[in-house]
Amino acid sequence: MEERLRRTMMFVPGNNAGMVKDAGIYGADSIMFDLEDSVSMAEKDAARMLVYQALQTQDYGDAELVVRVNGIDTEFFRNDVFAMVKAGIEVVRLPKVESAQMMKDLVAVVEEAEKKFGKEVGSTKVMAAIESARGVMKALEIAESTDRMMGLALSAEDYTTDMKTHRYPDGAELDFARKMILHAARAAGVSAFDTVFTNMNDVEGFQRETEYIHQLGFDGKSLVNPRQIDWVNKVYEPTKKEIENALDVEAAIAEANAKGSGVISMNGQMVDRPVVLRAQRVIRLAKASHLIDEEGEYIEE
Ligand SMILES: CC(=O)SCCNC(=O)CCNC(=O)[C@H](O)C(C)(C)COP(=O)(O)OP(=O)(O)OC[C@H]1O[C@@H](n2cnc3c(N)ncnc32)[C@H](O)[C@@H]1OP(=O)(O)O
Ligand SMILES: O=C([O-])CC(=O)C(=O)O
Ligand SMILES: [Mg+2]
Repeated sequence: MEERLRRTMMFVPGNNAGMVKDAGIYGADSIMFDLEDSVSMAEKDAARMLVYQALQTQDYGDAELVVRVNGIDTEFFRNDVFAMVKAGIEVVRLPKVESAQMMKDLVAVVEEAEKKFGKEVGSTKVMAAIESARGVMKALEIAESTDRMMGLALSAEDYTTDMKTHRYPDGAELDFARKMILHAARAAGVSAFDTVFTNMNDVEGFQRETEYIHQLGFDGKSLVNPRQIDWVNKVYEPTKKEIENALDVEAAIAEANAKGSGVISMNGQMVDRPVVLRAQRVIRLAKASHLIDEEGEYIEE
C-alpha cells in the first residue's frame, strides 16, 4: 500500500466551533481534533459533542482525521473513545503514553466501541504521544504494541516539564527523545511526528526546527496554527535537482529491470533498490506538493 503523506498534523481545539468547522480549508495532511489539554475541564462534554457533530456534517476533504482523546486514567476517556469511534474517526491519538499496556488498554476500548457501533473491527487506527522520560525509554515496545499502530509523536511541552527543563532555541534538550522516538517508529514501520512549536512570532526558529527534523527523517510535525502548514510543506518540498535526479533514477532502473538487472550505473552513481525507494518518495512528495503531475511533467506556476 502506498505510504500516506503525514507532514502536517494540526491540532484543533475541540471546543472551538469556528476552528472545528473551518479546519479543512488549510490543507493539513492530518487534522487532529483535541479533547485533551486545549479544552478546559468544564467544556469536556461540550467539546466531545461538537467534534462528534462536525465529523457527521463537515467535509474535511482528503485530510486524515485524528482525535486526541483524554488520558486513559481520566473520567472522560471512555466516552471520548466511544463517541469518536461511533463518528467514524480514522485515528485515535492517546496522550501521555508510557507503556505498551496503555496502548493495549486503548485498543480494547476501541474494539468494544467498534463492535457496539457496527464498525469493522480493526478499522480504527491508534497512535501514541510520548510525553515523559518513561515513555521515551519504552518507545519501541509502545510502537510495537498493536497492529493498529499508525505512529508515534513526541510531545515536548509535557516532556520537558517531566525532564525538569524547558524548551531552548537549539532544541538540545529534545535530541535524545527525538532520536529514540524516530528509531522506534522506523523499527516498527510506523510514522513519526515531531512536536509542536508554540511561539507564533518566531518564524525563523520554527523553520530551523523543521529543517532539522526533516533531516533526521521525521514524517512531519504536530502543529498548532494553520500558518505553520505552508512553512512545513516548503521544507518537505523536494528541490528541482532532487526531482530531476529521482525521475532519472526511475528511468534508469526501469531500463535495468527490462534487461533483467536490479542495479545500474547512472552518471557514475550506483542505482539499486534503496536509491530507487528514496527516489520514489521524492516523486511522491513532488506530486503532493503540486510540482509535477502524474506523468512526471513539471507544473508551471
Ligand atoms: C501542549 C499542547 O497540548 S499543544 C496542543 C493544544 N493546543 C491547541 O490546540 C492550540 C491550537 N491553536 C490555537 O488555538 C491558536 O492557533 C493560537 C492560540 C496558538 C494562536 O491564535 P491566533 O493568534 O488567534 O491565531 P491566528 O491569528 O493565526 O488565526 C488565524 C485564523 O486561523 C484559525 N486558527 C488558528 N489556529 C487554528 C487551529 N489550531 N485550528 C483551526 N483553525 C485555527 C483562527 O480561528 C483564525 O481564523 P479566522 O481568520 O477565520 O478568524
Ligand atoms: O503533542 C504535542 O506536540 C503537544 C503536547 O501535548 C505537548 O507538547 O505536551
Ligand atoms: Mg501534552
